Amino acid sequence: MAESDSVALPLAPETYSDHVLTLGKGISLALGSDALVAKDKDLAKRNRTRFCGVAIGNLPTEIALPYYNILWASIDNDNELVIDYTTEKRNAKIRCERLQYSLGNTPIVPAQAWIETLLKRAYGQAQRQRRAKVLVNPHAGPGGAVHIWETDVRPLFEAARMTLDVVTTGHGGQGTQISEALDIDAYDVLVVCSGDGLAYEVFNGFGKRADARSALQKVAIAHIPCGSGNAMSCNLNGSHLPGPSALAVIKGVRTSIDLMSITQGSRRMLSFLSQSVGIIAEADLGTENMRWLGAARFDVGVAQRIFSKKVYPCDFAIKVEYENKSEVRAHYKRIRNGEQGQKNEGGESTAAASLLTSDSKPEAGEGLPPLRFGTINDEVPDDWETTSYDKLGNFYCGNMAWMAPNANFFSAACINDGLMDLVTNDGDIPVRKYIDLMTSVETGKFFDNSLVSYRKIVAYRFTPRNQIDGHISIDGERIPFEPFQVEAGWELEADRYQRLSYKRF
Ligand SMILES: Nc1ncnc2c1ncn2[C@@H]1O[C@H](COP(=O)(O)OP(=O)(O)OP(=O)(O)O)[C@@H](O)[C@H]1O
Repeated sequence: MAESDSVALPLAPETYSDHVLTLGKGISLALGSDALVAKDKDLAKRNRTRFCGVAIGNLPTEIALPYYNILWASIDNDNELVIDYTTEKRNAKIRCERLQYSLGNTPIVPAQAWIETLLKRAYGQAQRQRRAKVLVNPHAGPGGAVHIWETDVRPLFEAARMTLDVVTTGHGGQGTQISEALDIDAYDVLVVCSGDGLAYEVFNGFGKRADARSALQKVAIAHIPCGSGNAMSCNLNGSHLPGPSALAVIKGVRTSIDLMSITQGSRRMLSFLSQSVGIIAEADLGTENMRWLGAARFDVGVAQRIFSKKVYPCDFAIKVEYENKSEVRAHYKRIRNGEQGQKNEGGESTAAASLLTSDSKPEAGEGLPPLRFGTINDEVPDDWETTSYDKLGNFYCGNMAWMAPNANFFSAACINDGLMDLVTNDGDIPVRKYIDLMTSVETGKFFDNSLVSYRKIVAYRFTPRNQIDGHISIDGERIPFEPFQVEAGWELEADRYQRLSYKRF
């Protein structure tokens, strides 16, 4: 039996059941397996399939509203049942709609029980009515973030009865300041309406706090895509579009992700997405003057570097976990299938947990955990593999699969397996092959390309050589062109709302 077991039902069974609310005038609302089924001729008529404005097909008697699209339901002061839900319009725009019915003689108690059942199905494990701090960067991407927030996102959040505290950022660095000082008991989620750069600021703001670990575990960080690449949203919302992403943030279930720890000079930073040196870093950071092109600036930047055959001499040292593609593929499949053996009882990857000593495990509530491999200023550990490259073309390390909607660079990435995926390729590849290599990112064949080296690693140190200046990108943000060291921070987890998981192999 369903949730209304304990509720006295004064009406005849045909008027009210656990799953059907009968509202008079031939209208009834039934809780189906995946959707709310509304038997309402007028509503069905309004939602009839149309072609060039002309209604086609038989006149339906009912319509189904998927639970995922139901935002809220309640009884208002006029004894009306109100159900807010979303529909998808052209161009993947998501818009709010409302059903409104007088309850008439339907008693309030069973109607409320029915609403509770509806909301349980609509939200599942997702938290309802989240309290959100929202940061909107008016200069993100091509510059439409404020409009996106007001028209595509805010109406959905309000219809889901979220509590909103909105700040339009006025300068760079404000994301860090706000998250560093945030009252973490007052919010469930911090929503970033920007590109990935503002999310990077927010992670690092949390990382600076004395209670960094609590902050990162307590307040989820969510992304509404308003930049050019929007990798975070592609990976965690399953969309690079604002409307579907807003719905994913409302309906998503909290998911832990690994954060990577970086040291450079005397600084320690957090990275949630990727680090790159070479063609990808330059295609991103070296094309700021082409911002007006939107996401196309990356493609232009890559093409420019392929034709100039640019190489990036460097040394790097790596602590490798899985050396070749077949090992990587096997690991990915094990994680995907949820096989035991990869994760220990605490849900930690055994690869990462083996690096942990009980002395180094921090208590929840502390600041960032200590680094396991020291900093860039320490000796490279003996068991790291060291390599010198004269003609490196691309050094790209990541923790999530998609770096942009059309760029699945890290096909084997698992967001909380305690490992980082490292992709490298030479820079002196013939132009034709290099173009094929880069376009294979879009067709999903990048991983299998023989020119690509793909490893899963625990930590690395990167040292540029014979170059006066260049680009190093951390989550799309520039850091000085100096040696840096990174370790997979399996202990550093931030909660996000994730809707989809991808099958990549
Ligand atoms: N009002 C503002 N004026 C200037 N810079 C800002 C402002 N608000 C935020 N920023 C800065 O803008 C930078 C860019 O942010 P973000 O990456 O989120 O957008 P984007 O660069 O447009 O996106 P993408 O990297 O996808 O192109 C961040 O580093 C942030 O500090």
